[in-house]
Amino acid sequence: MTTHDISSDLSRELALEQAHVDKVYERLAVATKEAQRAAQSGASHYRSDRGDYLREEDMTSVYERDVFAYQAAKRLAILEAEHEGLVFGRLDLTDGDTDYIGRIGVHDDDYEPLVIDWRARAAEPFYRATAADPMGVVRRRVLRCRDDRVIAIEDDLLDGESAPSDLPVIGEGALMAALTRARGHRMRDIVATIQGEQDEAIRAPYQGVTIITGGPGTGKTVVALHRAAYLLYTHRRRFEQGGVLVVGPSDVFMNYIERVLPSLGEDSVTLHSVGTIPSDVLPVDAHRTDHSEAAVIKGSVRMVDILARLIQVPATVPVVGRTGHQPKLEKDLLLTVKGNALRLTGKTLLGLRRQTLRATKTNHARRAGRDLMVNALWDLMPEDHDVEREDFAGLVSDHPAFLEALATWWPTQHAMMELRRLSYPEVLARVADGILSPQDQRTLLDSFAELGPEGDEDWSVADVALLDELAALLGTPLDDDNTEEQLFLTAESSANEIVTVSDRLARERTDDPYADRFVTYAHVLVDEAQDITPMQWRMLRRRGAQASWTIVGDPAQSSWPDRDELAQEVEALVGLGQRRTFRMSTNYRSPAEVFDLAAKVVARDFPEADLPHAVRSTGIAPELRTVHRGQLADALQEEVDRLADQVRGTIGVITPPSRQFDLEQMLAGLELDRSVRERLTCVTTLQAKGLEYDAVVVVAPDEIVAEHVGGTRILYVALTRPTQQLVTIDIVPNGAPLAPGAWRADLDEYPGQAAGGAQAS
Ligand SMILES: Nc1ncnc2c1ncn2[C@@H]1O[C@H](COP(=O)(O)OP(=O)(O)OP(=O)(O)O)[C@@H](O)[C@H]1O
Repeated sequence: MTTHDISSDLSRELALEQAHVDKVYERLAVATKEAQRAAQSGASHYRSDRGDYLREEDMTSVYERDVFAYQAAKRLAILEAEHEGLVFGRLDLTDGDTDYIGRIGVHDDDYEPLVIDWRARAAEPFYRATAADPMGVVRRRVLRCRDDRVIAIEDDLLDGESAPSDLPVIGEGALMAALTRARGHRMRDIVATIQGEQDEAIRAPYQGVTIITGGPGTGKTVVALHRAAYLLYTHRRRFEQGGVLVVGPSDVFMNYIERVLPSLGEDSVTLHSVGTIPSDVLPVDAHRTDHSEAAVIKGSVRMVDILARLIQVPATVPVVGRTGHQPKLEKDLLLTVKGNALRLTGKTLLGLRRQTLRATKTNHARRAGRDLMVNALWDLMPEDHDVEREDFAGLVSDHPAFLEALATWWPTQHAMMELRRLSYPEVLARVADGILSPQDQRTLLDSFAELGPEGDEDWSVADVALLDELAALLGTPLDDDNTEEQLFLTAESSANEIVTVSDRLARERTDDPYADRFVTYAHVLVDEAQDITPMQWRMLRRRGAQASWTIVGDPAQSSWPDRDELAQEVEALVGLGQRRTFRMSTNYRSPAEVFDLAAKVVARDFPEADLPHAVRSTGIAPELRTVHRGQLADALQEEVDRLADQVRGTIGVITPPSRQFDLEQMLAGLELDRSVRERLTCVTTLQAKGLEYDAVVVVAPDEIVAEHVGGTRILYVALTRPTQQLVTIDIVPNGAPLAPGAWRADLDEYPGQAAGGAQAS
């Protein structure tokens, strides 16, 4: 075929596809108008006479309004969302039919599909068909659009035998085109190029636990997000009402992924970084990370016993440890009832408290404790008294001494105040005795020293799982003024708010003051699950007691040393329920040259690492530099200048935590154009988890290994972030010989994969 033939083929095909896309947008404009009309009439259908808040009696009317306006509003939101590439695929079938695939389904006036939603069963062959099993597809076509213009076409011929002889086949593959595109600061959806093994995980049944594993860059995150969109499409009632929670490691990560679901037309999913999960029961929102030794201790399941001991005795009462320490008992309760002097000793009161706590959560024990105290005092009355039993409770329970004893022995305990008590060496020593070594206790105390002033604590991400555990152990305070739920409505109720109200009413409202307030979800999707500590798993399970789960992770990228404890937690979660595992085998992110180096590094210390096959090769080997300390700024200037020229997208500088501040200063001092600065980010490896940059500079790899208990596995995370180019910079003291870092020792002896995308051995 001549050049002319190819280009005329292409322009003819582009024009053909453009005609169909135009038809879709016309139909969409009509549908948007219809939805606008329906949403407006829905909103006027119900108006609250209260305007500011909503209580139970309003629920029915709100529900009606919801039902009426919800569908229209939702549809409108979907239609109005920016849908770059609304139509992205076309299937030419053996029977001569043609199907178009897109982000949402669109019908014409006769209800004939103009576009099939990518999640519909009819769209499955678009992702699953191969030359070996064409599933009735002759040609698969991917359309690339900018706004509403078709700008490129990529074809795969799947069934040459059934294809008409004049069927044009254009382009060299949509996947490669997508993978080589420059990366921005937000993750993009992959709806046009989902691969077969990914599609299987996306469309797996919702029940039980679905585990998605695989090495770095295999699409685990993006696949899991498409799965969330698929579940909402296929079981909308169940999951929109029940809620879907997506959990990731950090805020940076949540910002990175936040556009994916809306671009797929889904905005009813709750996204939380792991430090913000307990915001449903506690006013906490943690972003600070502890040093990794402290985080490991705080994440360990050993903390459960420590916290249980901690709350056994309120702050005003000496802590009873297992050391045989004799508690100094609070003073006796002395009061006079109708001339009869009654005395309950501190020892008796302690006994009553223990008896109550055996059956009741601490914050719910007060009522039972009060009754026991009244009974005990009644038993002390002399035989010849003239007080009726039913009057007795009234006589004692308003007595100041009785009220003081009640407040002393049954104070309302708050999770935050309780955890703060652990920062006192004498308290920690008593409750952690026999559970944590003295060294571990010192590590914990050091980390609590960073909490800041009492009452205004800067809780860490690891702390919030402890706070959540305490909230569960203590129970909701009964005297809390907030026991009655009030849901605030803004005067101008927007479409989104309508959904929120019904969701919140359904999921949060409770009439039982004893019930826990944890917001629960019907599906919980946990990303970077290898880093979820046992304590964090417990926190998550409180949100998903009845949920189905998608768990995504790669043990080779774990931040923790004790992976057995972690495995046990996941086992506990799965229990006897259904479980299915999908392994992603292809690395779509890093070129083979970069991944080869990273794979060797991890295989040396962690031979069982699951090494994927890198699908791309750039021909550019990583640059491994060694510089004297005093030359670091110059080296960074050189590398950032060079990389900014060679890649079009983002540049990430990955630093050990101890250097982050200095390095940020150093980068701020570089001479860079504003446009380059906007592409440049400086992050620690933990912050870079799950993220990617076109070019990556890893600073001081040996220090990254040394500063994390995950060691080499954390360096592996850093080395696998680039989509194009990798530079490492080892730093040696000024004047010392320029020897490469220890992390580079013996790499030749370890398996990686040959540059060019060969399968890892
Ligand atoms: N089928 C696909 N088509 C286009 N791009 C893809 C495809 N699958 C994955 N990618 C891209 O590969 C990159 C890596 O994906 P993702 O971040 O989901 O991998 P991951 O397995 O979660 O990685 P890590 O374990 O390192 O966090 C992303 O840029 C993603 O968009």
